[in-house]
Amino acid sequence: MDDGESVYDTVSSALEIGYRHIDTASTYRNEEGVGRAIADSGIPREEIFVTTKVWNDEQGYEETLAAFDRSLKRLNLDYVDLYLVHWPIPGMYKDTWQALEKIYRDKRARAIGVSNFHPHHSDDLMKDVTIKPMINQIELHPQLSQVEVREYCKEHGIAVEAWSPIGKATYLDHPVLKELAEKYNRTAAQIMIRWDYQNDIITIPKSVHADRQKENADIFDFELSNEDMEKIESLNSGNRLGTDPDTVSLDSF
Ligand SMILES: NC(=O)C1=CN([C@@H]2O[C@H](COP(=O)(O)OP(=O)(O)OC[C@H]3O[C@@H](n4cnc5c(N)ncnc54)[C@H](OP(=O)(O)O)[C@@H]3O)[C@@H](O)[C@H]2O)C=CC1
Ligand SMILES: O=C(O)C(=O)[C@@H](O)[C@H](O)C(=O)CO
Repeated sequence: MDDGESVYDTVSSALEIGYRHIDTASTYRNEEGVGRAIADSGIPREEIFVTTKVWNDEQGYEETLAAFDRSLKRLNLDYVDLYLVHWPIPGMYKDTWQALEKIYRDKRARAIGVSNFHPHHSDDLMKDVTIKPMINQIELHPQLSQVEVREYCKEHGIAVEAWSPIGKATYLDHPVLKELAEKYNRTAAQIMIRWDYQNDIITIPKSVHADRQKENADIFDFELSNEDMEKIESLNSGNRLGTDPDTVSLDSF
């Protein structure tokens, strides 16, 4: 979603509904609108959790420090809550990480992490770090349940965050999700988001519609049984909707 009124209105409505975590990125070109919506919301800064990310062509030590300054300026903030390396660009993510460590030590990011890192990327990165990644934001939804990355992160004390948590709404009519939606008197989107919540996965569903924003946040008053959690887990088919991190290079996207 580009900058301008659409992102301003979307973030304003989410904040009004009760959302307190906003996920943006330098490459989304909407940090200014996000910042304006936060400023105009009247909500104390410390109650809102803002994530942004360094884009691929901004990676490298000095480049990342400069990119972070630009992001903060666009957001009109003096710190972010979480700063992420957006993709593991070969040959660059280690220098990038050194910049994130500095930003963290300078208290300009309250937490630092990675995105789209397979376990082998994290292993490689962690050979040379002082501060290890606190979070890994990955594509994760019932058809791409990312068992291996989740196990790796658990073992290393890294929180897991799901992007495209409702599979970009491409399989809301899946029979198993429909059956569970009927059983719990919820929607398929709510079933998927609740599945994340019960798995301790941080989740960031996106909608530009206030009614869907409300729907997606309304998942705290029901509980999926263990059997149904497993039923959802069994939908894993490796259906990747985005790019495989192993194929990404500086020229991707
Ligand atoms: N780190 C990374 O590399 C990536 C991070 N992300 C982050 O993850 C966020 C979410 O991922 P995204 O790819 O948008 O996918 P989502 O799984 O959140 O799906 C978003 C899509 O679902 C629709 N939708 C949302 N809620 C409902 C609902 N209740 N019923 C029906 N349709 C619904 C939205 O349409 P509408 O808006 O019209 O309601 C939109 O088309 C992004 O906004 C971004 O911040 C995303 C991709 C990569
Ligand atoms: O949305 C993201 O966070 C991504 O990393 C990609 O979807 C990326 O922005 C892209 O596909 C650009 O064309």
